[in-house]
Amino acid sequence: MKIVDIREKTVPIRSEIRNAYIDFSQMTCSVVAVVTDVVRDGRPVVGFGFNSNGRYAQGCLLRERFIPRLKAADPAKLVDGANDNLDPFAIWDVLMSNEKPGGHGERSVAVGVIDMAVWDAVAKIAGVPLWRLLADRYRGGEADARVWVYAAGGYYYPGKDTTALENEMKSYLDRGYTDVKLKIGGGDLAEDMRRIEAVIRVVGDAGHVLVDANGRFDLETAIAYARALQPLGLRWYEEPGDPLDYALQAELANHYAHPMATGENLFSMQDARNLIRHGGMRSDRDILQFDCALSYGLVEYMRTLDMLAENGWSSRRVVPHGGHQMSLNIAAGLHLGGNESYPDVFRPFGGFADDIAVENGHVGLPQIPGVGFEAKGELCAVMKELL
Ligand SMILES: O=C([O-])CC(=O)C(=O)O
Ligand SMILES: [Mg+2]
Repeated sequence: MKIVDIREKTVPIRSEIRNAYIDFSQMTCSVVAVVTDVVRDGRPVVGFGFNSNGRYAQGCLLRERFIPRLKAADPAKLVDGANDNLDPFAIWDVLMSNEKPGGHGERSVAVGVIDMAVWDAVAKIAGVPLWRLLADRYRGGEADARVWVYAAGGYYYPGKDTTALENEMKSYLDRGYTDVKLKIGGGDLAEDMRRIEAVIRVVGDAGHVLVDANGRFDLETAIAYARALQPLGLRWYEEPGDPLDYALQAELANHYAHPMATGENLFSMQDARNLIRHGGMRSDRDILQFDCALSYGLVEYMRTLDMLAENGWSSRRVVPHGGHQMSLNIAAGLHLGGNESYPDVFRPFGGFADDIAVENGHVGLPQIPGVGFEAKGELCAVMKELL
């Protein structure tokens, strides 16, 4: 068995939304197809992958470095003999050959896109959903039947007032979500408190409301927000400061007793380990949001999960960023704590299979082989353009 072609393209996922740090008016995404010579149901197996929002498409790195490297590799070295399938770990080693450690930059995104496509192909070749394959191979066969998901939105948008924010949050509750996230840090503290309080009134319980500052605050501002948020008892306070400012994160733990979340902009096991070593994150309440589609893929994610276990962290404290089906599979198959969901933004890459409804804040998993892209029509149409 071998990979016979790898194709990529850049597609827009732009919109007028804004968080505290960036707007998404120019946002793009790489989509990759890994074509194999394995035939299932009369057709060659093709694995698909894409990157998460927040980092731009990686066409240049894919075309110049990573795809040629994989195409040049001896096909026999990319096969997992024991499982009669492609070997994502061997493929990862080829992708990362002649790459120095550190400085993870954007290459982790390019590798993550290919890794997603490889795992999709592996599960399709095995004829099972990816969550099932992961549970069988790595968790003694036990998968979660349902995964907690929360609705991420509450972006700043031109002309959007509090009523529009309230209506947005109501619509998430109407669609079965129990927990909702809104952006903060794009205005001042007083304005954000009004927005947060409006959302709490809609949801009825601050324990189901999450806020995300997207790394905007310096320590003084992060503490000022912490003091104002503390009496509310929110579900979590996300990415208060720069993602690499571990000292800020650690100091903030002295000022905020409720859960904090961060990690979506840490792109390697080593960066995640630095957060655990130096960021003061509390394993009894805080949440880690590493996103495989930005951080070298699932092969690296498993190293991160192993690192967390060695440091006494339960995988249930991991709730990935990105709202995509790959992380949903990982959540169910490797026993994470849940997954983000973007009901209205980043389409068609955000969101789950078409026929899977959110019920009481949880979703089930698609039963088709692979990640489940073929069960999501709008996304599948974009992917099939590569063929
Ligand atoms: O607005 C963004 O960049 C996305 C984000 O932080 C999240 O989903 O948590
Ligand atoms: Mg975030």
